[in-house]
Amino acid sequence: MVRVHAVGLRVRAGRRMAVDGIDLDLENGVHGVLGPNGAGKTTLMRALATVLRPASGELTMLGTALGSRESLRQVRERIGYLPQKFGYYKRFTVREFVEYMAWLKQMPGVDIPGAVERAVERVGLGDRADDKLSTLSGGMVRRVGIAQAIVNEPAVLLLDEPTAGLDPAERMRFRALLRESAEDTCVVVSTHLVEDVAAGCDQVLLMDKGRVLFQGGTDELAAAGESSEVGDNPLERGYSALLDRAAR
Ligand SMILES: Nc1ncnc2c1ncn2[C@@H]1O[C@H](COP(=O)(O)OP(=O)(O)OP(=O)(O)O)[C@@H](O)[C@H]1O
Repeated sequence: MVRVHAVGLRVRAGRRMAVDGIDLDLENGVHGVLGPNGAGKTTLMRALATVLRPASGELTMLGTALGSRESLRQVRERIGYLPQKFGYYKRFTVREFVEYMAWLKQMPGVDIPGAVERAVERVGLGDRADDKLSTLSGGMVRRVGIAQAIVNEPAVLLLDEPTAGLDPAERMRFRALLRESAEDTCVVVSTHLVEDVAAGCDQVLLMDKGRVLFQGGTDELAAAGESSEVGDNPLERGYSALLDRAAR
């Protein structure tokens, strides 16, 4: 089932057309959005999260074409989003913050306490649920961000640079969580770390200058490289080769 469908999608960031003509068909699974700084990853994620309205093109999420206020409301209830810069109230406890976000997503009140408990457990913060956010490490706050994104068991989960600030053990736990979620969720993860893609993603979307340079499996990305390319492993060499070819 196609969860995210885009044709000729163009999205502005300020004056620049940061996403400049992208076609997408994403099903359940983990999709890594990879690309150098400024490629347009965050702008694409913001458009999928319905934060930015496309300048032109078609965008359908969960079978609903985005446009009317009603369509946005319907879709927002079924997506989870961790922005790159995620704002929070330091005085909230972990539980209060995730509850508040569940409420903003218009979850039914009776479902909220159980859903919050599950989300906080899944990110490994069960024993910190009553601690204030101001007392947590940066990596733990990132995990709270992931908890708020998954609390409504979204059908599309959008995570912008979710592994920034996570230590190696946290990264491994996070990848396991993605794998678990991917069975019945379309997970889109933006990163500039090729290793995140290698370890956790089924499909890769390589972006540069607002366009998609490559879309396919991690093995196909690896196959695009040659031994003369820059990179420590086949995936990095594939990544460099595709960016080099596009620059020529
Ligand atoms: N608010 C803005 N005003 C003007 N230009 C912007 C704005 N936001 C982004 N841009 C520009 O749009 C382009 C794409 O930015 P975007 O943040 O989507 O890229 P990115 O791939 O997420 O980069 P990074 O890996 O550095 O986060 C960049 O050239 C950036 O400078």
